[in-house]
Amino acid sequence: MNICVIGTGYVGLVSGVCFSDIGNKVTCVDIDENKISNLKKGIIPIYEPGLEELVLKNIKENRLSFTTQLDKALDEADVVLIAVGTPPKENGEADLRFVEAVATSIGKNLNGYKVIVTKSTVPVGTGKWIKGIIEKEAGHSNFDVASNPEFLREGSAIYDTMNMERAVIGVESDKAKEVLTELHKPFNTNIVVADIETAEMIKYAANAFLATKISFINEIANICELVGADVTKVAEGMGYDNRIGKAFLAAGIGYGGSCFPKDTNALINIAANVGYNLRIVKDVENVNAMQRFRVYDKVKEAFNGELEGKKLAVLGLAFKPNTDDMRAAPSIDVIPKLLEDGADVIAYDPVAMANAKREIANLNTVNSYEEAVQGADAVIVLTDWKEFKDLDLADLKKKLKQPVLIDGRNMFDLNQMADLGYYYASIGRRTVNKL
Ligand SMILES: NC(=O)C1=CN([C@@H]2O[C@H](COP(=O)(O)OP(=O)(O)OC[C@H]3O[C@@H](n4cnc5c(N)ncnc54)[C@H](O)[C@@H]3O)[C@@H](O)[C@H]2O)C=CC1
Ligand SMILES: O=C(O)[C@H]1O[C@H](OP(=O)(O)OP(=O)(O)OC[C@H]2O[C@@H](n3ccc(=O)[nH]c3=O)[C@H](O)[C@@H]2O)[C@H](O)[C@@H](O)[C@@H]1O
Repeated sequence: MNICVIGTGYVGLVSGVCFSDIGNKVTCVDIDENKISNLKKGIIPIYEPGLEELVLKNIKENRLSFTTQLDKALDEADVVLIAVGTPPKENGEADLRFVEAVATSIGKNLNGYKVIVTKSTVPVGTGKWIKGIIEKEAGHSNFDVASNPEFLREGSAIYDTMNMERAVIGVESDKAKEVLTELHKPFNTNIVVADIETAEMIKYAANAFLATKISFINEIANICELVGADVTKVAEGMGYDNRIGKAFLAAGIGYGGSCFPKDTNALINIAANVGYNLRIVKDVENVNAMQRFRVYDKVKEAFNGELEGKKLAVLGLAFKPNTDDMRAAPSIDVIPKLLEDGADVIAYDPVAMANAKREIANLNTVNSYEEAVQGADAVIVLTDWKEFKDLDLADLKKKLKQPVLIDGRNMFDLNQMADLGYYYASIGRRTVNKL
C-alpha cells in the first residue's frame, strides 16, 4: 500500500518506518524543513534504539522517503496517517490546532478515495470533526476517516510496533475496515474493530488505566514505608495474579513523559465536558504530582534537613530510560528544589543532558557518571537506566565522600546495600542506615 504519514515525531516516524519495513511505500511529511532535510540524510531527531538503522535501511530499499510537500505525498497515498502533536492547552484539554491545520490541508489537496486515519491521541469526537473539515475543504465526501490510536512506548518503540499486542481500528465504513485490517495483517496481532468514538476512547482509557496502576502502587509504597513492608515484594505477590498482572507496578517517583500527564488531564476534561466528574483519574494525578517530591524529602532526611553546600550527584534526567525525552520528567521538579536549598547538584544522563539543560535552569552536567559521583555527599537516582543498575556499588562507594544513595527507582538490593555499608533510601522499602 502507499501510505502518507503526516508528522515525524515519535509516532509518525516509528509507525512510518515500521509500515515501510513490512513492505509498504511510505512518505513521511513534516512542516519542519530542517527535520525533513536531516531525515533525508538519515539524521534522526530523537534518541530511540534501533530507529536510525531501520530508517537508513528503508530509505536505501526505496520504501521510505521524506518531504515537506503534502500535496505530492497525498497524491499517491491509499492511506493517510495523521500523527501530529496534540499538546495540552492551559486548561488541560488537548490542543487540536495541528490536527485542524492538517485536516484543512488534506481537504484542499484531496483527489480520489483515501482512508484518512488519526494516529495522534485525540478527544472523543475528533474523527467526526476532522471529517467535517475535510468535506468542507474538498467539497466532496469521497474519503473515509478512521481512528487507529498508537500504543508504543518511547525507548522500545520499534519493538512495541513490530510486536504490537493489538491494533485498534475505529471505522464507519466496511471499505475503511478492509483497508486497515489488511494494513495490519503482517503484524499478526489482535485487531479490535470499533466505531471511531470507541477507538478514540480506548486510547485514553488505556493510558489512564496504566497511570492508575502506577499511582496505586506508589500509594501502597507510601503505606509500606509506614508499616515496615517492602513494596517490591508486594508488587511481585500481586503481579502473579493474572487478573492484576506484573506490569506497571514498579513504585518510584511517579510517571512523567509526553503522554500520561497530558492524557489523564485530557480525559478528565473530556468527562467534565459531558458533565462527569472523573474522580479516580483526578486522584491518580494528585498522587503523581506529590510522589516525585518524596525523593527530595528523603535527601533532606538523610542530611537532617541541611543541604547547603552538599555535593549531590544526580544520575538520570530523562523521564524514563532509553530516551532523551525530558517532557514532564520528575528531574524538572526535583533538581530546582535541591538547588533552592543551596545544594551543589552535578547531573549525568547517558543521552538527555542537552535536552535537560533547556528545561532546568542552572543545571550543571558532566560527561560521565564517574565525574558526577567523585567526592559527592550523596547519589540520587532519578532514572532507571540499565547502566546505573549495572554499577559496581563497591567501587562507587570508594568515589563518594559519604556512602549515601537515595534511589527514586528501587534499583538496588536492600541486603547488598546494607552489606556494603550504604545509607540507602528507596521508595516503599525500609531505609538501610549504617551511617
Ligand atoms: N510520543 C509517544 O510515545 C506517543 C505519542 N502518542 C500521540 O501521538 C501524537 C504525536 O506525538 P509525538 O510523535 O510525540 O509528537 P511530536 O510533537 O514529537 O511530533 C509532532 C510532529 O508533527 C509535526 N507537525 C505539526 N504540524 C504539522 C503539519 N501541519 N504538517 C506536518 N507536520 C506537522 C511537527 O513538526 C512534529 O515534527 C500525540 O497525539 C501523542 O499523544 C501516542 C502514543 C505514543
Ligand atoms: O500514549 C503514549 O504516548 C504512550 O504512553 C506510555 O508510554 P511512555 O510514556 O513512552 O512510557 P512508559 O513506559 O509507559 O512510562 C511512563 C512513565 O511511567 C513510569 N513508570 C512506568 C511503569 C511503572 O511500573 N512505574 C513507573 O513509574 C516511567 O518511569 C515513566 O515516567 C504508554 O506505556 C504507551 O502505551 C503509550 O502509547
